[in-house]
Amino acid sequence: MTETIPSPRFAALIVAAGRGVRAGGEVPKQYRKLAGQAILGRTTARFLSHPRIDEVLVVIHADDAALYEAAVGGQPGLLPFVTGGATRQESVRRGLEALAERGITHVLIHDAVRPFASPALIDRVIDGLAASDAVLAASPVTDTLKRADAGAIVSGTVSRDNLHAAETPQGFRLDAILEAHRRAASAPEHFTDDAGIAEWAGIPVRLVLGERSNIKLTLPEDIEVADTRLRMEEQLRAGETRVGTGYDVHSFTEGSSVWLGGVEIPHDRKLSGHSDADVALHALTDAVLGAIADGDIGDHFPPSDPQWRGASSDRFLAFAAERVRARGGVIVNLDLAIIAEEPRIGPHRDAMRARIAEIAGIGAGRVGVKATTNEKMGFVGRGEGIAAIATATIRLPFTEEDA
Ligand SMILES: Nc1ccn([C@@H]2O[C@H](COP(=O)(O)OP(=O)(O)OP(=O)(O)O)[C@@H](O)[C@H]2O)c(=O)n1
Ligand SMILES: C[C@](O)(CO)[C@H](O)COP(=O)(O)O
Repeated sequence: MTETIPSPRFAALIVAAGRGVRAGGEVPKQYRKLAGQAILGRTTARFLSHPRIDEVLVVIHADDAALYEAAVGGQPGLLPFVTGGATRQESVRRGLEALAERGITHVLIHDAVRPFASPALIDRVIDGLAASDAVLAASPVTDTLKRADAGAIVSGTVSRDNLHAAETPQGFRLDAILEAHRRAASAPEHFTDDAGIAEWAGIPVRLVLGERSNIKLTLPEDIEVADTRLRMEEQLRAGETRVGTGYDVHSFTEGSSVWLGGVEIPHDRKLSGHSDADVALHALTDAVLGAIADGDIGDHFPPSDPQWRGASSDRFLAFAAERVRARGGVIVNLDLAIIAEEPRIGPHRDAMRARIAEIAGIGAGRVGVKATTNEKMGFVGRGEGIAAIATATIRLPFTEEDA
């Protein structure tokens, strides 16, 4: 009769029964929050959401039931918790015993206080189990290692050749590691990780590449750095604020009106230059394009192209605003300063704000228009032309391309 091989079923066993003495704090470190979410909750979420993990079991300290509920209460799919022991080794063994009758073939043992293990790392450990009964995620040691005596005097340099820093998850065939743990429980040795128990039991342990970011949060500064890292990542995911500036100037020529901010203002001259020479809309267009690092008005609408001769500048600003929307962004505000001795801008300011808002597709409350003279100085002061300076603030989703 042929033996039927059970299809693999993977459990994650997350040990969270430690006291976190080295990290200090009012509650054990696995219940402290990183960017608003408990470390343990972050870790369980990683395994619960992994498509190849069938069951997730957490081992906690007998005093921590309320903390545990607060940390993972909203996460469905966890097995009922198991209480741990005085050492990590004992906590793991109790967890393994609880998994023994659940039809699990393989277990990934993981520290609750390693909340950054990536899905790819979990995959590497699971893949390694196809060829081995024990798989250890580890990173090659990159620092020079020193041995020192109690008085902090270095007594030697330790070669780092072939040295690897052990991480978790560590993956095992469940029956093999359970058996090894049961035997190790009565051995005089104390083991700080489960690969160590496998080695002691004669089970060959295969290395897979760990992740340097998969840090074990051990000391207070580890928790601070992790908190800052997650807060920054969350801010980036929520989007980032960009600012762009634009400047333009056009000279006067013969005519009877000027276009400024999309509004036609009667005047005894007109502005000459690209399109209808609306310096205000040109500066605003460059500000918006600048905020998304998308070139300038001349790149998209070359002045040498006859189709833009005399064209209304509305389309340039509308185009830039559309480029922002196409990237999932929004224009937060536009601010414009017109520098002109004449015509007077004040009477047209509200019309300009309304028109610019309409073209950009934002509320008029997000558009500022100001005007100043140049105090009779320079080309603007001599009445030879009009200049405009604009600023655009934009909110843009973060993309890896922008990193
Ligand atoms: N009796 C223990 C001791 C440790 N752990 C767990 O093992 C992991 C790694 O241990 P470590 O970083 O040493 O945690 P603590 O033992 O809590 O820390 P400390 O030694 O500073 O008290 C942690 O998720 C911890 O909760 C456990 O389940 N049971
Ligand atoms: C299992 C472990 O995370 C491997 O690096 C580590 O040994 C556990 O922490 P401890 O400080 O050694 O208990």
